[in-house]
Amino acid sequence: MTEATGIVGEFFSLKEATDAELLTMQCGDFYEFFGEDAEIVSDELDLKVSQKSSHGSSYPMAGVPVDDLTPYLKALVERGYRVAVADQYETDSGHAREIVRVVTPGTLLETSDADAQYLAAVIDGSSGSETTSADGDAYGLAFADVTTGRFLVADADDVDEALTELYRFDPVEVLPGPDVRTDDELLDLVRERVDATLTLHETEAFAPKRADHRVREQFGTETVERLSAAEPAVAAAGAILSYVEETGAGVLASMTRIQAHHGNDHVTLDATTQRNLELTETMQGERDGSLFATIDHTETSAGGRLLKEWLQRPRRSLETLERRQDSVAALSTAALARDEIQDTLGEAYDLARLASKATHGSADARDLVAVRETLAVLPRLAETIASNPDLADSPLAEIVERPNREAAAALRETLAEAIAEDPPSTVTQGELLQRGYDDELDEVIERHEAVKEWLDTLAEREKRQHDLSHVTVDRNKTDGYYVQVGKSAADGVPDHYEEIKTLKNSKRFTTDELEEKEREILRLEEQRGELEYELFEELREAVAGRAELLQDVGRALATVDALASLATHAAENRWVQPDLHRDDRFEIDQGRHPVVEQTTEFVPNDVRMDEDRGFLVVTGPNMSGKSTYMRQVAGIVLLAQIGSFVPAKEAEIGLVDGIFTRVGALDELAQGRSTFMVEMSELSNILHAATEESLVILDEVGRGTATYDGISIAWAATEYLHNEVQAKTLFATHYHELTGLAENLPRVANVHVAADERDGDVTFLRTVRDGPTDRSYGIHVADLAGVPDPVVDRARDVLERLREEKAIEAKGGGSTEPVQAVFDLGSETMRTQNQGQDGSQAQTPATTDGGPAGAGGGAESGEDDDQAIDPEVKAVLSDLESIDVNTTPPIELVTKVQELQERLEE
Ligand SMILES: Nc1ncnc2c1ncn2[C@@H]1O[C@H](COP(=O)(O)OP(=O)(O)OP(=O)(O)O)[C@@H](O)[C@H]1O
Repeated sequence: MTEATGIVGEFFSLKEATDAELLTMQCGDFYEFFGEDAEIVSDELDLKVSQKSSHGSSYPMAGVPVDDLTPYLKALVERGYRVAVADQYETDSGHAREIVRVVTPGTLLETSDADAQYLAAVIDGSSGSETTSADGDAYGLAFADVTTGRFLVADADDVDEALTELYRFDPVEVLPGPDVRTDDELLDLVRERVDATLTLHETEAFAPKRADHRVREQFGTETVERLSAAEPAVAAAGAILSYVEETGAGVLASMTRIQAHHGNDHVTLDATTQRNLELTETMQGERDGSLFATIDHTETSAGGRLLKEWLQRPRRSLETLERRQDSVAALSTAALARDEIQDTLGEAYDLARLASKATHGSADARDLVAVRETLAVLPRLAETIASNPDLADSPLAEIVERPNREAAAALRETLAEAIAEDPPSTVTQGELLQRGYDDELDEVIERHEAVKEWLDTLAEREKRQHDLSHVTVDRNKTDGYYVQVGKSAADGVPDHYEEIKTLKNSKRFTTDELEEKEREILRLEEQRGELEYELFEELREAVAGRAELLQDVGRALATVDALASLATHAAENRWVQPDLHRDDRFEIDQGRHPVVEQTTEFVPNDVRMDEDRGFLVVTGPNMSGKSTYMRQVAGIVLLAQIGSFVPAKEAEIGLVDGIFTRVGALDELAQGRSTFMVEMSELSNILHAATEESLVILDEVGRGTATYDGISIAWAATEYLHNEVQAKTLFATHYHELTGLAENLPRVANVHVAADERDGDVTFLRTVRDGPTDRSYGIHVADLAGVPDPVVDRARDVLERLREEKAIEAKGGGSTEPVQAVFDLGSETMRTQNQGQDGSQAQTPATTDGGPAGAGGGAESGEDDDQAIDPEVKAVLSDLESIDVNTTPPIELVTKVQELQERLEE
């Protein structure tokens, strides 16, 4: 790349050896970037670029002081760069450098962000490669958070499930396996759904045997066997371990435990639903206003992380949920004890993160003080819990007893004896450790303190002995230790004073004895610094060796914190403990929306769903509160399935295995998919993935296309959900025609959000009542929104006429006569009307539940018509006739109808 020699040459040859986008190389007290790297860094971080000449050429150079590297690295990594760091070391002939670390988004340790920071690997084991698993799990995933040592593996049956897991863990960096790498469609989806850097790690690291070996080496053979994770997931875990090792993050030792994340223990929440329910951020991408921000009252960042994890991974196990509920119930009544617990938790630091720092060797003495103080929190919590009868009887007691309390106390004791009360953040200059911790150190400290004492009292002694005034003793870099005497007294100094400097008002002297003491104190300072550092490192290693214990204690504290947070929210907002069961029943009395109730005078509403009433068609005017009502149901069920109390007067919740939602898509247009296409692919996902035990929320399905198609799709989807999937469903719609379904489908019931209309004024009551409504008040909303009066008035006229005709407009084809499709509510059939110029009408019956209902009339509409029909149109009609509506899946049906329509238009 260049003929540069010396430092610049060394830089470029290291750069060639790494696949990181940027390299920084230590040169003495600075880390330098050269060439293009210097320019990139200067653009990104506003660093000054200078020129470095080498071999007759000059190269851009930008640098940061060694001690300031961390924030720059962090900033670069957050902008998506992978940065190699080359450290300098001494050789016989001078200095050399080698790459010690590649800092990447997923291996950045220096994060101050409280959120989890997952590195993920995903493997497609279904494509007949070596990683194909025997039991058919198609995708394997692994997730590791190097900042806390958390490590999970997950199996996924198909690509959607794999994407759902990725979205759920929201990794910052993803390592796609060999087959995933060549799957452009999947990579695009990953890019679209997950805001992560994609890194191509060496293919061999994903090889099943090698990966399996690595995982066993790290976590032990028994653990791996107990995991019962499929091969692709283990391979993904192995790839992560290899990557963390290769990037030199040095935290492998903090990864002490591997856990299987079983999708079937968890409620399925696909990526769309997690977004639609605004779990951790609103549709606009803001944290405030999300469900998490609303219910989060945690004191510690680890507690916050855990609560968020609960929300993203609700559970299905009744036992787990009831245990959490019991703790929340106890904590919500024991208000004083809860306050005390939260105050105590306020003193805790992030133990899992501290453990990772210790393993990596980057923890300083203050970090070890934080470990000590946090370890002290556990017994205090245990005491508060034990002394309150309600809490003592709850599962909380077991949570705080679970970690090895003795080992924790012993480690705390060691740290208390070792680390100074208020140590500095630098670890090489002494004053880190307490007296009495180490005999040799005590001796050095004693000698050091003695010389310090001699120096501190020297000025007084000199004053007295030589009768001098204005004497001070000090040190600086150039003069070392000196005695400074005011000018007026400077002539009277004794002979053995040797002048070293004259200042404006004083003179500086030294003496043989002072020089001797100076040498001594420098020697002792160095000795003390080195000895303390050595002892400190031993201590840090001892802490690193107890990473698993620290993670256990950290987990216990986080769990208590998350439970106390749920209790606080429940107590402050009058939430109640839902009665959980495995039946097919929701019975919510005066439910409220958990987020909207915070900012609105909320009108509570009931929800009743059971075996005979599993599908609610929700109608009501625009703006009346249909979406809010349905999201409220989803929110309450979700909260119930994290073990939380819920916003209601009383609630019975039958556990669900998944929550699926389809609501208006706002943000996908930019990605080149039409709104309707997105709507249909979401619907398709739901129809495939939901089960009898799922909760499905559909908001306005079919709205993104022509009315006629829209109703047909909504109708067919309802039938399919009702008959085949049998999921508990809430379906909000403005197609009032759908309310007719209740008469034919036994589990469908109509509810509507009521509005009151008096003298043209509409009042939204926000009350949900049984039965359908047939009014939209859309024009009223248009009026409210400021649409000009002539438009609003004309719209009213048009509506009036449409109502009279009970007609729904449908598109006619090309040169043929305009066609109207009429939905006859009375007979529940669709009829098409061909309007001749003379106004005569040819009517064709077409059933809604099967027979052809296409535009343009049927083939049997009479000879005359037959002759008039264009052969192309005829072909379309015959294709239409050949479709078997009863056996064709809904989405295919829609696609076919669309295709036929397009052909007609042509
Ligand atoms: N039960 C309630 N109590 C108080 N305010 C409510 C209630 N339900 C809904 N709202 C408020 O009413 C407004 C409209 O609600 P929402 O968006 O749910 O209506 P919608 O019927 O789905 O409307 P559209 O059909 O136009 O999509 C929102 O601002 C919401 O906060």
